[in-house]
Amino acid sequence: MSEPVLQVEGLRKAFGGVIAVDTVSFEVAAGRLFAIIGPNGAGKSTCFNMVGGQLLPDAGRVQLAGQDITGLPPRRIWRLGVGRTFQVAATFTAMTVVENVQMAFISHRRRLRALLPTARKLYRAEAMAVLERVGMADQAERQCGLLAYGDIKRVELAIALAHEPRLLLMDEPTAGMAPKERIALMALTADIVRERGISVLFTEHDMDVVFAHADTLLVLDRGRTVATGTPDAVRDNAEVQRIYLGGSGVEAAQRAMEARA
Ligand SMILES: Nc1ncnc2c1ncn2[C@@H]1O[C@H](COP(=O)(O)OP(=O)(O)OP(=O)(O)O)[C@@H](O)[C@H]1O
Repeated sequence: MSEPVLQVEGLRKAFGGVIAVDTVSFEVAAGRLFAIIGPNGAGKSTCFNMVGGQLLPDAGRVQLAGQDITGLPPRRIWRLGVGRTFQVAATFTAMTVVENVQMAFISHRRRLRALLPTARKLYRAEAMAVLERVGMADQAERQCGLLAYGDIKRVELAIALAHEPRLLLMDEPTAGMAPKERIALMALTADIVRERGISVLFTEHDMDVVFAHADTLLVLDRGRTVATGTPDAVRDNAEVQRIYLGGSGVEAAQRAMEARA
């Protein structure tokens, strides 16, 4: 088997007396979608932030394609090929859609010192190609600040792709969206990352989204690993059902599995 893109070993983080993440280990294979789920306060964001470099672990190790990135600053980790999208979409609202994506290409390819008049043309074709892929080419000349929320999320995905990541961290990518839009955005994301061989680590509260698209799940509860495995295995795990999913969650998982079959 090929080397995992992301390898997390014995990660631990406490805030005062609260152990937010308690000796958690997992691996994300190339081109796979890996979801971290769990109830509120389970430690999902803390885990995520230790992988992305926003938080320093108390113990444990994070490796990207075999390279130790534990404790590196977020910018270094980003430079090594870890992209990130956030719960609150982050675009330059005064710039157009295509300019936002061009900026991402310029920054990724280290052309920030390019003279402004030429910057307008730089990577325009590449930016348009990415916008085409996320279904936003027809809105390329609109100001980002005027877009509908679901469209901003697609621009954010285009920006993340412009950085040509090997691993994409997505923190509740569908937060704030209507259920139908959520499924569509995650289906689009899954198609694109699979065709490009990008690995995805995501956190998500919507079980329909998780069970329809994750290849592997890690279930956390109060910082501890409750279960890890395929959606089938996790759905059937008695402790997961008891601790996390509850009745309605199991039904949602069942529906999502049936829809995928
Ligand atoms: N900066 C912090 N200072 C103190 N406690 C924190 C901090 N960040 C997280 N915690 C605590 O650590 C635990 C895990 O929090 P975390 O945000 O990682 O959970 P989560 O699974 O992402 O929750 P949610 O689904 O609500 O976002 C919680 O008990 C939380 O209160």
